[in-house]
Amino acid sequence: MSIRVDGIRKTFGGFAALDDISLNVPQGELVGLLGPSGSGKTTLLRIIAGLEKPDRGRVLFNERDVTTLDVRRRKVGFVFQQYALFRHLTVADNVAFGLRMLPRGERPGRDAVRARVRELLELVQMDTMAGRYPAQLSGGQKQRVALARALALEPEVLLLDEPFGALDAKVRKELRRWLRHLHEQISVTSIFVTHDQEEAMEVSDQVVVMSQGHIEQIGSPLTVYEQPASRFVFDFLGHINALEGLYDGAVWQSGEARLRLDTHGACPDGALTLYLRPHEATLAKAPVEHAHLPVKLAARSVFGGTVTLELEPRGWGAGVLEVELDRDTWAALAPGRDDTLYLLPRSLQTVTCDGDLGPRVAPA
Ligand SMILES: Nc1ncnc2c1ncn2[C@@H]1O[C@H](COP(=O)(O)OP(=O)(O)OP(=O)(O)O)[C@@H](O)[C@H]1O
Repeated sequence: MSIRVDGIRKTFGGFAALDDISLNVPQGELVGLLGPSGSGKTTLLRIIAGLEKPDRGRVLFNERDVTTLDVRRRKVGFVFQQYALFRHLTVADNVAFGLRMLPRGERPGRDAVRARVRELLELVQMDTMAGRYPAQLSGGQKQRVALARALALEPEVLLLDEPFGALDAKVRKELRRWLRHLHEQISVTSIFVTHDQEEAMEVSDQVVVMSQGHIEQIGSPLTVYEQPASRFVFDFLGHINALEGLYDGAVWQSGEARLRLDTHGACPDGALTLYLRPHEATLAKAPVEHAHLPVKLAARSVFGGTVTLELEPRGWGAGVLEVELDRDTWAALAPGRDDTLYLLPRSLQTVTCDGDLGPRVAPA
C-alpha cells in the first residue's frame, strides 16, 4: 500500500501544528519522521492513521482518498512507545486478541488463530515465551509482542510512534536492527516517528526531517546527512562546532586563528561562520601553512575505537570544540598536559551572512 499525504494542515486553537505537509511513501518502504519535540511528527502520524482529522488536505492509500475513512477501516497497525499490552492476558492471547475480536463472519477458527499466533511469535522471536504475562517480560520483549499484535490483522500500513523510546540505549540499538530486518521480511509500508537521529538514519529507507510543522527535507539517510537542504537539517543531524570569524576572500580569521580557504567566489568578504563536524578534523603538534587553529585539551572520553576530545581554543573566539579521532591517531599524538595542539579541519560547511548554507569548503 502506498501512502500519499497531500497539502495537510492541522491547527489546534489557532496554532498550526502542521502546515502544508505533502509526502509520498511508496509501497513497502520504511520511512522515519524525524524532528525535535513539538515539530508535528505524532500529529502527522495520527492523521495518517485516521485518529485525527486534518483541517485541510488529503490522505491517500494506493491513491484512494481515505481522509474521512474511519480508523477501523484503514487497515493500519499501530505500535506506541508505551507497550499497552493487556496485563491479564498471556503473550499468545495478547497477539490473538484482535483476531478474536473480529466480527463472526471474518473471525478465523480456533486452530487458524493458534497457527497465526505461533507464526507471528516466531517472526518476532518470542515463540518460547507464548505463555508468559507482560509483567514477566523485559521492555524490548514487550515491544516485540506489541509489534506481533499490530501485525496480527495483516495491516497494509504499519505506524510506529517512538516504538523504542522507553528502552535503554543498548536494547534500542538491537531492536532497531531487528525492526529493519523484520521489515525486509514482511515489507509492509511503515512510518515511524523518532526524535533520535541515529535511529532514523539506521532504520529508514527515507528520512523526513520536520521542524515547526513543516518538512525541511525528505531523502535517503545519506542524502540528508551529506546534502542537507537547510541549516536546520545540518544542525539537527549530529553535533557541530560553529566557528565565527571574518573572511577576506582568501583567509578566514578569528583572533589568533587563521585558515586559508578557497570558497570559489561563493563567500563574499566579511563575517563568515564555518560549521565543523567532530569527525571532519584531526589534530597536530604544529600548525601547517594553511591552518593555524591553536587549541588546548580540556577533556577526553574513549568509547570503542573513537576518542572524543573537548578542546578549548587558545586566543580565538569559539566555544569548546568537539573533535573525534580514532584511538591510533590519538595514541600517536600523545600530547603533554598543557601542550598547544593545532586543529586541522578536512572539510567545513560555510554559513552565509543570511544564515543559509553556503558551499562546503576544504582548507588549502
Ligand atoms: N490535542 C492537541 N491540542 C493542542 N495542541 C496539540 C495537540 N496535539 C498536539 N498539539 C501541539 O502540536 C504541536 C505538535 O505536536 P506533536 O505531538 O505532533 O509533536 P511531535 O513532533 O510528535 O513532538 P514529540 O516528539 O514531543 O512527541 C505541539 O506544539 C503540540 O503542543
